Formats: sequence, C-alpha cells, structure tokens
Amino acid sequence: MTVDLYDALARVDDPILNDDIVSLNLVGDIEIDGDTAHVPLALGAPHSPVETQITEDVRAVVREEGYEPSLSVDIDDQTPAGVVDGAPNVIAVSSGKGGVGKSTVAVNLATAMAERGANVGLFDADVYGPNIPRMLGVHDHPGMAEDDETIIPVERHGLKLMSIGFLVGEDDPVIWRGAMVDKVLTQLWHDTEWGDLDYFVVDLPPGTGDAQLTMLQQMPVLGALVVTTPQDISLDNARKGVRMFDRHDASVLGVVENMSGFVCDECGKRHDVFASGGGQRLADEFDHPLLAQIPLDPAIQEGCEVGEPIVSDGDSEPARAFRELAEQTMDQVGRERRRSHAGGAVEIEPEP
Ligand SMILES: Nc1ncnc2c1ncn2[C@@H]1O[C@H](COP(=O)(O)OP(=O)(O)OP(=O)(O)O)[C@@H](O)[C@H]1O
Repeated sequence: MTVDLYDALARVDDPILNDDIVSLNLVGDIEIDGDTAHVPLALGAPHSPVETQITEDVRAVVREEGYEPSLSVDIDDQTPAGVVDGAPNVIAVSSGKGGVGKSTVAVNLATAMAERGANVGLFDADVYGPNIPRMLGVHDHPGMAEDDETIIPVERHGLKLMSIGFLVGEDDPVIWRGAMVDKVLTQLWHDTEWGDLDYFVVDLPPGTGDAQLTMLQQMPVLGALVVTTPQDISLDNARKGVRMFDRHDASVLGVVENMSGFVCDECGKRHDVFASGGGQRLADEFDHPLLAQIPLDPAIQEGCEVGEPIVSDGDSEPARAFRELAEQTMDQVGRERRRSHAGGAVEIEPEP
C-alpha cells in the first residue's frame, strides 16, 4: 500500500530543485495506521512559500489516495548546527558600507517572517550603530531569567530581539575592538533564552573587515544577504562583501537593492534617484539572485522613527517589497537546506 503512496507522492514537485520530492529523498519512512498515513518530510524552511506549497500538495495527494495525512517535518543535512534551541536558520544581513539601510532591511525582513507565522529571533550585532531597538519602538531593557544567568529577549512585533545597544546605548561610541567585541557578542547571544526559533536574523556591523569575518566564523551562519544601494560606490563595497562570504563558507542567499527608485506621490512616476539596475548587475556578476528592490520612500524612514516597521503597513509598495523579500529569502533558505539534505544527487539549474 505504501509503495503506491510513494508512487503517488512522486507527483509532487519541488519547484526550486526541479525534481519530484521522492527522487530528492525528501519523503521519509511512511507509516500507515488505520486510515492515517504518517508522512515524514525533510523540509527546512518553515512557513516559506515553496515548502508551504509542498506540504499542501502532499496532503492533497495523500487524501486522493484515500488516507488522512499526518505530516511531520524534520531535516537532517549538512548545514551548521544551531547555537540556540531548535537549530534555527541563521541569516546574516550585511553591507559593504554604512548607511545603505542594512538595519532597516533586517528589521522589516524579520518582522515579515514573523508575520508569516515563523518563530523569529533578531540579533542586533551592529556594535557601531545598534539602532534596532529604536526601529522597533523598544524602550524597555531585557530582563533576567529566574536562574539569574540567562537573559530574556524583548518581544516585539511577534519576534524576539536582543541588541548590543541594550548594553552600550545607541549613541555611546563603542571603544571596544576586535576580540573584545567578539567575546561580548558571542556571550550575549549564548546567554539569551531564545526558545525554539525557525529563523535567526543577525544584523552585522557594516563593512567587510576582520570584525565581520570573525563574527561570521563564530556563528553557524546558513547564508547572508548583501544589502546595497544602486550606486557604484556602494556596489564596489558590496562586491567586497560578496567575496568575503564566498571565501568564508557561508553562502550568499542573495542581493537586496535598497533605495531603488523613488515613486513620486504627485506624478506617480518612478524616478531613479541613484543609478538604476546596480543590484541586478551585482547579482548577475556573482550568479546570486536579486531578492528584492526596495523603493526609496520617506514612509520607510518614518516607520523606523516611530518604531513601526513599514512592512506591517498593509498594502503600501514598500510593505509589499519587504514581504516579497521575506518570501524570497525563506525560499532561498529552503533551497539550501533541501539541497544539502538531498546531497550530490541534485543538479541545480542556475537562477533565472
Ligand atoms: N528604502 C528607504 N527609503 C527611505 N529611507 C530609508 C530606506 N532605507 C533606509 N532608510 C533610512 O536610511 C537611514 C539609514 O538606514 P539604516 O540605519 O537601516 O542603515 P544601515 O545600513 O543599517 O546603517 P549603519 O551603517 O548605521 O548600520 C535610516 O534613517 C533609515 O530610516
């Protein structure tokens, strides 16, 4: 009977890895218990659009075959083990230089993933400008757990936040360097009681120097986003960022072009304030996907000022762009995890 079910499940495709889920080894040992079919699936990006679709397709096929589906999801792959419970997918948000909107992207990405139902932790490791508490409207400080040894992260907009800014204050110049910074950051994230997380977003300090590299080496980063504006200077710096990740074993999940064109309220036309197409060129050059183009919009900055990430603002253009970024990022995470599970048998088509 289960043989038929495997045959039937081979009708379900993984649209990213371009093969069916049985050939990709994503279906574990099926057990039949009366009318119920227990189907273990090897999926690694909870609430991502593609994996949500795969699970819905699996349920539909199991029902068509006359069973009630009971799915369990677990993945065993080669990605780095998590540092916190639940082995979350660690995503580093980076930029080649300051001021391109890296923290804004990290905040809106994390919020959008949480709004899709994922358990998300956000770690503000930007020692030189830890402004995420302000962007999320957090004025409290985290508390200590009863054991007096672990820190309870602040919860806001459905995500858990810890920031180096809680220790040093946003406007205090950070005088620590090198090893000291690493030590404090590592301790802060280990000592935080994150609970079960699906995704762990880390806002790195801007730049591509030793500080960022050491930080990456100490975190089990699954992949990085490289945020850039369309200008050349910013792109040159972003290039260094991509190379840094390529040298380190963390893969680049994709490029995010921020401040990409300004849509005028008055005339409704899009104006490319900076040069256009830069993010796409960078992505093409390194064969990484361009995950989103976030418009230059004063509402994004106002959202940061009042502590309400723009992505929660209904159907505005920037909100849609950030939601798209979250969906694309989660799908890239899923691609890495499932590919790693399926092993060398998978031939990946280049990104369109
Ligand atoms: N797409 C956008 N449209 C309008 N304003 C934006 C946009 N993205 C970011 N900003 C604004 O630009 C400023 C810098 O953004 P942010 O602090 O996120 O940059 P960063 O790259 O993290 O900088 P840092 O170097 O300090 O880490 C903020 O005031 C933010 O509100």
